[in-house]
Amino acid sequence: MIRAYELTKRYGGATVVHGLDFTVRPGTVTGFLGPNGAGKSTTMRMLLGLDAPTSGRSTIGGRAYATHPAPLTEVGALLEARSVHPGRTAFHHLMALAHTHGIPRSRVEHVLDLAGLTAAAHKRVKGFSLGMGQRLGIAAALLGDPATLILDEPVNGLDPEGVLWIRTLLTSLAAEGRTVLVSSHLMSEMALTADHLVIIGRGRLLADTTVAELIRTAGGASVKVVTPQADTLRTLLAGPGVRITTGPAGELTVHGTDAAHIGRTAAAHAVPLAELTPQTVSLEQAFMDLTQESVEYRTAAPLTGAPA
Ligand SMILES: Nc1ncnc2c1ncn2[C@@H]1O[C@H](COP(=O)(O)OP(=O)(O)OP(=O)(O)O)[C@@H](O)[C@H]1O
Repeated sequence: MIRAYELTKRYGGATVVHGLDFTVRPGTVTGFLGPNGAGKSTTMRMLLGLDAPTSGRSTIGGRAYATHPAPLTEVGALLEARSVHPGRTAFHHLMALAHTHGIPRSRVEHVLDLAGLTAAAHKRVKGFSLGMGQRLGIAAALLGDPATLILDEPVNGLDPEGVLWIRTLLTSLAAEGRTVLVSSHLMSEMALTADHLVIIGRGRLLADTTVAELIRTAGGASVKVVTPQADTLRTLLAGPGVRITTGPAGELTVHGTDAAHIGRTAAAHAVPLAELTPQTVSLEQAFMDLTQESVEYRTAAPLTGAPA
């Protein structure tokens, strides 16, 4: 379990992490989400004892990271900056790490295999692509078979096969009961990988929730119905908990019931349907709504209309 207690980091006059309080539980993948510059890397660095908080504290497995006697076997971490000697091979890089913790060569070979790097194990790291570097970083994080993993943007630079690999890997590591915290600025990626989300913007906690709950609070699922008898269907569907909005050309958006019920009701009363489409709110939209006040680097709105 990872706990952050009122974590705060100030650089000069700027507070980049602001009283962050959250818990990351074992057995699920927790996505740490926020726009560029939100403070994700800074928070992760504080969790790992690489940056000292201005105030607040954090624990991993009940104690501060720095007090773990053999940190590699407790916490595996991948941070954005690469810290591999470019002249070393992948194998030698991992062996050097393994030596510091008495980890056997067989484990090095195992993690190289897990990361799909066996064929490249004896190539120098300076010749690695961004994706191969990420794979090596993940192999290093897994080296000590840790109970907790903290990975900063692990899909960065990975090709589609690599993205799928990391998703499957993280899910299976969590299923083994490990605590997995993984950062991203992409909601679409996290929606596929994480069960739980800790969302921050400008260093502040915006949401600590599940993917399913985020969909619900963002407006929940609805059903789009198109019928030439919109008024009739509207009356037939009205009931407790059902909310219906009317659009143009016989379009209804129905909240609070499902497509099967609407279809049955329409059929029972011979109301013809031109369309019956279940809709889920776009998580991307929910994320943008949540973080719109806290986006650090905003793209200018597209120009519309004819040039002056
Ligand atoms: N060493 C530092 N000195 C001064 N400011 C810093 C330092 N490190 C980070 N910052 C600032 O803190 C803020 C948060 O940065 P951080 O890298 O933690 O964000 P992030 O959420 O990881 O962003 P990204 O998704 O772009 O990686 C940024 O405004 C950044 O400029």
